Amino acid sequence: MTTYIPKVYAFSNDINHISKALADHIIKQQNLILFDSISSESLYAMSREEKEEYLQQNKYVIKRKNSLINHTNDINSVLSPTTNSYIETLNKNTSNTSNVSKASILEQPPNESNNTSNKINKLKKKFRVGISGGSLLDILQHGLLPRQEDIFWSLWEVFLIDERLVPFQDPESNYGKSKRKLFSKIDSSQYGKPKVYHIDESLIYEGAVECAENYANCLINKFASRNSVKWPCFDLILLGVAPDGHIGSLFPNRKELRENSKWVIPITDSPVGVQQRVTLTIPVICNAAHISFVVEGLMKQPIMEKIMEKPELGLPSSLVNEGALKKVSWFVDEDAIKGVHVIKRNYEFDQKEKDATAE
Ligand SMILES: O=C1O[C@H](COP(=O)(O)O)[C@@H](O)[C@H](O)[C@H]1O
Repeated sequence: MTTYIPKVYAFSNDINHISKALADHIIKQQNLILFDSISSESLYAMSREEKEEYLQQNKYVIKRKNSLINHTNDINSVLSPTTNSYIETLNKNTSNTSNVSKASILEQPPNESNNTSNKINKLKKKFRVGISGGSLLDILQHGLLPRQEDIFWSLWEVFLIDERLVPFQDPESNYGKSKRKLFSKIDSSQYGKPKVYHIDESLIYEGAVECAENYANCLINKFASRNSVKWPCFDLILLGVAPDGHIGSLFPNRKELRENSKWVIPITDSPVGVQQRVTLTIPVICNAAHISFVVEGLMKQPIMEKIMEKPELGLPSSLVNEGALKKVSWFVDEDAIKGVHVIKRNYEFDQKEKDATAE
């Protein structure tokens, strides 16, 4: 057992506060992936149109790079004239532009074809997020919908972390709720549409084993079609914690917590609610680049006390705290951590949000 203390951001009990911070955190992670060669200062100075132009030019480079492989290593001949002028303009207009270079857009001369598919894959940027169901979806609705100007939905691939085997229109369905609360409310004509992956509804009467196998194949297609990888790597995973301590559909003190080869597993005898479920496993969660737990309400205080003060109990979220260490952060409200011995941090907003709050 490690002695690493999890990062806990605490907020007042007003849902708007935790939602706003979580949305800011998600957008920061999105920007790290989509605009990895642009400093946050430069990004802050760019309009949405300029960001879209940058993203489109990245795509253009992918196509050209693909077709020019083994023919040339002249970066200028691979970049479009508009890409060149765009970077020049950016270099003139922003103070910290050393990060935005042709080399960072085209990462390697194309004739260095060792592991080429890897590089192409890397340039095809998508922001891959795993979300659980439950109360998290209310927070996402509150936080993300007002921030759509900063979100590039069409580059998001969202995967449900777990699902209960009920039709999607059933109030118990996690995908159904995510659609009602969030995805159907996106202004897609202006901001694009995410691709959302979930279990195959037509298989729910076949049972959890079939659904899990099918969903695992869906993940393998997305994460491992070009290279074989042991575990998928999400850019961000967002999880709620139930009062009994379950995360996704991984319940405390059960053998499923020790699963160490499968990406997706069936649950056929859930101790609460819908019995048949499908869930991602602990190693998949721990392999994400960032994992954030979101917990609010007095009802969750007893479980938060156990998670934070008794990691030796091996609750599912404690296994993630331990397995993913610094990659984990907690977004909690005051009620959920009332009297819990934990170091509370203030969340540091991105510049844009800071300015908006100051106005
Ligand atoms: O059963 C489930 O519960 C957890 C926790 O839900 P919450 O409403 O207490 O936050 C949820 O994260 C999971 O996706 C769901 O299937």
